[in-house]
Amino acid sequence: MAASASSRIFTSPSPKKPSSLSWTVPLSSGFGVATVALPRSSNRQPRRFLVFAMDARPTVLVAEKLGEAGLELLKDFANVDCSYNLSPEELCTKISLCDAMIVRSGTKVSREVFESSGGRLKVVGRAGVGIDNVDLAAATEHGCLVVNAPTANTVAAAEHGIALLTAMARNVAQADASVKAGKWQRNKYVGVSLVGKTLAVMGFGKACQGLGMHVIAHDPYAPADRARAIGVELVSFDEAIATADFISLHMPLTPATSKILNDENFAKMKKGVRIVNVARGGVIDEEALVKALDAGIVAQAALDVFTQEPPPKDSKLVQHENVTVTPHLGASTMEAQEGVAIEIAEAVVGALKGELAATAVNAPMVPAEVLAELKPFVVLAEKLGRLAVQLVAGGSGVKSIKVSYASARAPDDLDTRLLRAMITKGLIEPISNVFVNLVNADFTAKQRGLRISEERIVLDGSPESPLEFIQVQIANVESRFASAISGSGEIKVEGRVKDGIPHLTKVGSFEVDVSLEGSIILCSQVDQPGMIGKVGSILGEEGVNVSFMSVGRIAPRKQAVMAIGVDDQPSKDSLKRIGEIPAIEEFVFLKL
Ligand SMILES: NC(=O)c1ccc[n+]([C@@H]2O[C@H](COP(=O)([O-])OP(=O)(O)OC[C@H]3O[C@@H](n4cnc5c(N)ncnc54)[C@H](O)[C@@H]3O)[C@@H](O)[C@H]2O)c1
Ligand SMILES: O=C(O)[C@H](O)COP(=O)(O)O
Repeated sequence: MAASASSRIFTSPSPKKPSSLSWTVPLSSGFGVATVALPRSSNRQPRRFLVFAMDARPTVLVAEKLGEAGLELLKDFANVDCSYNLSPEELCTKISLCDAMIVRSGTKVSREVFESSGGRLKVVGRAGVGIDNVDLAAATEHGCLVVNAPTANTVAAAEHGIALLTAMARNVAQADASVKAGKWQRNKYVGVSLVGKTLAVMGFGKACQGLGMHVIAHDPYAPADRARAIGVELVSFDEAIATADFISLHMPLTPATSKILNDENFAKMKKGVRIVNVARGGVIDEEALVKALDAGIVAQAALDVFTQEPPPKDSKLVQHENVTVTPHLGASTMEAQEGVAIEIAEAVVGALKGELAATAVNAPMVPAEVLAELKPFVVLAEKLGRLAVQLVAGGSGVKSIKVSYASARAPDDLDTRLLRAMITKGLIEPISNVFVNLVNADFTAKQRGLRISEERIVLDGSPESPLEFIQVQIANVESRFASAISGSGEIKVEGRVKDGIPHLTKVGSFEVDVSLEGSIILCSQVDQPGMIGKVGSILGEEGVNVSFMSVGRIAPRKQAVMAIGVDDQPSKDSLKRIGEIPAIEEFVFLKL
């Protein structure tokens, strides 16, 4: 048996309970679950039930124009509120009534929007590629999934880039305006040819297409073999800007690409370079571009995107005679808009149903086949987390948790992010009023100062099942049930999946076997006859159904732990009577 360990340090958002009906996605079993939040003053636990059991439909705010086919898909599942051109204040007011929102690039989904949602907003869908208008950190902190539509407008954007490139080279827009103004200036609008020129594509993603030119590309993250396969040479940033006759920008706006074309970099370019930007305005320092145009370093620019959209009317850049502009039209073809509408509607509806999104931007993407296999272990993981934390004595601050996954699979063959998120959910939800899901699990753990380390226990044997067992250990705490402390001093629970059903198989050093359904009573006593009967008859008198019973002992007539699964919660009186059975040294009732 070999083991390797890695630890991640995590820390809590100020707990916020939704003030009304809210959706929690994605959840343990992959089902969508609705969480009915009680008023803040209530001490009762929120109740959860399957989406499909609900008569209330979720509400989706469509904040920018979306293709009809996408709207139809949404309407089959949700109440759809199409409200365009909302002011930031109007958006913040409306959002508390919405479970999901769909935007394009024209809506800022700021931290205030997530804060104003009161926890109800669970999915933001971006009907397009760029998610720079969505505050991803705030979305994650509020447990809100962000999905985009990364493929459907790619061709449209590439086509627009080519349109701008050729139109710029041949002064189409300027010449058009001149003819319409009654002039005939054939000498003024002599263009440049593209043939034989070098085009530098900055950002070798989906939008990059060749034009029969000598194409070089710069992309720090693109695989060189993919570029080579289509005859494109990947070069450094400096080489790209220094050798290009045309530079076409296709990278996302990130802290690293913000104003990447600036005074310093314009100075490195070939005099007379021409620039096309269908990516994001913010990747160019627009003041520097005006200077470079005036100085003749940049002969022409064709811009579809701007730092501020729409740009100010008196923008020197827009008004520059060597600049061709379009109003962010890259994705605006009939076909692309129908495509993104369907892509984003499917992603948003899927996320509201609790399916894991293939285009999630701020949560792990788990392929459907992996999810199907892991499903019972996902339930096991959450329940082990719930059990472990309820075994901690009040006043012991939980800080350090070790999770061990025992599997015969190769370490790379088991993605534990989903399991870790569900253990975190199980650990945190019983002791707080924070709702934890796959999106915010790591963040929430980090905020609460939980250190969760993960360890793989590599087993010999058949790797048919993804996991043999999961162990959760909490170190440096006292337990309400001393027998749950293992030989090495941690609270320890271990579970396995049997016939698709999660079972608790170890508590401290004691082997037990009880299915993790309903609730559990753990009793510790010196092994002796009649104990199961005594506890069983107290529960039976009250009509509490016992689903499972199991005794784990060190040796006959020595210390033992009895685990009893019950379908319903016994009354306080019954629990008191169990505690009064003379042979029982300690007992604990644990809710699953
Ligand atoms: N004008 C429009 O209407 C329109 C339409 C679609 C896409 N876009 C924008 O175009 C851009 C590209 O879209 P895409 O679909 O090709 O995205 P993509 O994610 O497929 O490609 C982006 C590429 O940029 C690369 N990149 C990241 N940082 C870089 C850096 N510092 N230097 C160079 N390359 C870097 C990435 O590795 C990736 O390969 C995005 O900004 C997107 O928002 C605009
Ligand atoms: O990133 C994108 O997908 C494009 O910029 C398109 O933006 P739009 O949906 O606002 O046209």
